[in-house]
Amino acid sequence: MICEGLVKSPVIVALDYDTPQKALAMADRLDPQLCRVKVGKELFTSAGPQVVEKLQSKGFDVFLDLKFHDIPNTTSKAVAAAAQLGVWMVNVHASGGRRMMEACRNILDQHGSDRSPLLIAVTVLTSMEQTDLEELGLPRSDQLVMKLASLARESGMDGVVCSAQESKMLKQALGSSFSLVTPGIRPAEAASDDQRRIVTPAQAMANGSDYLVIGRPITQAADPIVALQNIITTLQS
Ligand SMILES: O=c1ccn([C@@H]2O[C@H](COP(=O)(O)O)[C@@H](O)[C@H]2O)c(=O)[nH]1
Repeated sequence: MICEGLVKSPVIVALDYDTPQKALAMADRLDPQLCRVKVGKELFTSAGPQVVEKLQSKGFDVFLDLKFHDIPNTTSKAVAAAAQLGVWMVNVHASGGRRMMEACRNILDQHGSDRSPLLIAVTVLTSMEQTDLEELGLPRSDQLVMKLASLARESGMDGVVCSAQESKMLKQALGSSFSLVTPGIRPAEAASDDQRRIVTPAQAMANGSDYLVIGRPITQAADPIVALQNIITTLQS
């Protein structure tokens, strides 16, 4: 357990592991009062909903990061299934469009309770840079992120996934209650790996991010708990 006595940090630790045993072993070293956890495609595909339930039974808020992207009927039913699982946050791709996002909002509102998950839309993956977007015939990342985030807000999303490079722009344009969930977080000395639009933890918070999604800089560190503790410390100064 780390940093006793502190309020929960904005850090969401990405449990990108190939077995539930590895993910749960890491979770046992983390304090659910201080961080949340994220279950993504690798872990969910290998371990299924049971790993989400086990993490929840250990007291963790779980962000189910499956980035649903399909026709409105299919996507909204997947979101409803995630809500049934009791996750804290779930996401879809904003590029699925207004009708898809509205269907997701509606299904949560129809069957909703106080425990409805936060419904978040992915704008432009943090691994993408200008050349990737050009190759797809898409506009500059800041323009595309702004367009997708505005559409997401109009469609009833609670917030977006974006790079913290875009947080200041989005907070100013879309308001403080629209949540900004930012992966691509890298402490100054860390490798960028496959991420491209990266920001340090402290700068991300200064830019207006609400949540920092951090995987490898913590999970692949020599001592993951010290790495997390160091990140939280930089957020307090
Ligand atoms: O645009 C996005 C959306 C999601 N992710 C996810 O966040 C983590 C980041 O892990 P790192 O090891 O810190 O790079 C990972 O699970 C991605 O699937 C993202 O990186 N960018």
